[in-house]
Parts: sequence; C-alpha cells; structure tokens
Amino acid sequence: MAAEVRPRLTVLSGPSGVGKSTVVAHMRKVHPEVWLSVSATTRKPRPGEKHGVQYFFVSDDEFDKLVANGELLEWAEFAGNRYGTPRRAVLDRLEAGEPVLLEIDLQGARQVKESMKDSQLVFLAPPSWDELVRRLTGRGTESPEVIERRLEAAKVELAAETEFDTTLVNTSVEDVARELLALMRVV
Ligand SMILES: Nc1nc2c(ncn2[C@@H]2O[C@H](COP(=O)(O)OP(=O)(O)O)[C@@H](O)[C@H]2O)c(=O)[nH]1
Ligand SMILES: Nc1ncnc2c1ncn2[C@@H]1O[C@H](COP(=O)(O)OP(=O)(O)O)[C@@H](O)[C@H]1O
Repeated sequence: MAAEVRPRLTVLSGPSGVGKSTVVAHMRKVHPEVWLSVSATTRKPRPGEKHGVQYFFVSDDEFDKLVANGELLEWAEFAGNRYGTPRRAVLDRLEAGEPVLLEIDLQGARQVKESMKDSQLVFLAPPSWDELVRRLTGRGTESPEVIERRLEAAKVELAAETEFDTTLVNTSVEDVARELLALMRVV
C-alpha cells in the first residue's frame, strides 16, 4: 500500500469553546464508524460523564503508573488536571488499517507530531475572537474566572496555528465535519 493512502493519525486541536466536541459529535452521528480515542484523565467526571465513554477517569497514582509503564502516546497537564492518550488502542486501530482521531490540546498535538511523523494536525479556529468569546460564554458551563483563564490559554493556542498542517474555520459545524472526514479519508 502506498504511503500516501495509508490511514493516518489525525489530531484535532483548538481553543476551548471553538466547537471541537460539537464537530466531533456531529461527525460521529453521520459516520458512527469513525473511531475516536478515549483519553485517561485525572479530572473528576462531570454529571452525565461515564468511565470509558468520555474519558477513563483515573486517580493520580493510576495516571503515574500509566506514564511510568509507557502506556501513553502523549500526555499533558491542562488547567490543573492531567490528560493522556492510551497508546495501545491507537496503534491497534492504525495496524488494522483504520483512521484514528485524537481530540487533544496543543501540548499533546506537538508530542504526537514529534513521535508520529506522518500524523496530521488539524487546527479548529473560530470565525473571530468575538465569536469565540460568545461561544465560550454562551455555553454556560464555566464561571467568569474560568472563562478568563481559558481565554488566556486561547491566545497561546491561536498563536500556534502555524504549527498545524491544516486550519478549519468553524463557521458551519456540518461543513467542518465534512472537511475533517475528507482529511481523514473517511469520505
Ligand atoms: N494532551 C491531551 N489533551 C487532552 C486529552 N484529552 C483531552 N485533552 C484536552 O484537554 C482539554 C480539557 O478537556 P476537558 O476538561 O474535557 O474540557 P473541555 O474539552 O473544554 O470540555 C481540552 O483541550 C482537550 O482537548 C489527552 O489525552 N491529551
Ligand atoms: N459552528 C458553530 N456555530 C455556532 N455555535 C457553535 C458552533 N460550533 C459550536 N458551537 C457552540 O459553541 C459552544 C462551544 O462548543 P464546544 O463543542 O463545547 O467547544 P470545545 O469542545 O471546543 O470546547 C457550544 O455551546 C456549541 O453549541
């Protein structure tokens, strides 16, 4: 099989509130067969979140062990919690010839690019700064202080856009989901 048609590892990153979860949810509604890695995290589950679905919720000790045993493809600390991608499940999917999608932060995206050279990094950008603020505020899940902190982080993330292979601007969820599927060669 030629290298350019091999299924690739695709990383989706972008500032908090830009619409990453919304785009991924829409994509999986249209194409339920698309596989998304489930990360391990030390963050506490939010109401409605289930172990093994949104995340594998682990203790600090368990996370330490995952790191020590080399079981994570990448990991990072974000807003006081640790998050990491289980390595085995990702490699199994790629070896089976299936495309793989990771929704992780900028620090994780950088590590993946370093360790897996043929991965592609996709940056999800807001149509404008004001729209990002509107979405993050409008979601209504964070306090004003947390929104401020996430917007500070967003400035750093937006400044790193040129490190990514592709930028998709999230104006229309349907359009972005379609473009992402095309990049992953699912459609
Ligand atoms: N590096 C890394 N980041 C992750 C991983 N899983 C999730 N993240 C990122 O961690 C950040 C916080 O996630 P979360 O607490 O679920 O908040 P939310 O994505 O804003 O709802 C987001 O930028 C996620 O993309 C992972 O396995 N590795
Ligand atoms: N293209 C879009 N147009 C308008 N609102 C959007 C769009 N994409 C997402 N949103 C809204 O923006 C908010 C943040 O989206 P979310 O998917 O939670 O962001 P992220 O996962 O990147 O933090 C949600 O209220 C969501 O409904």
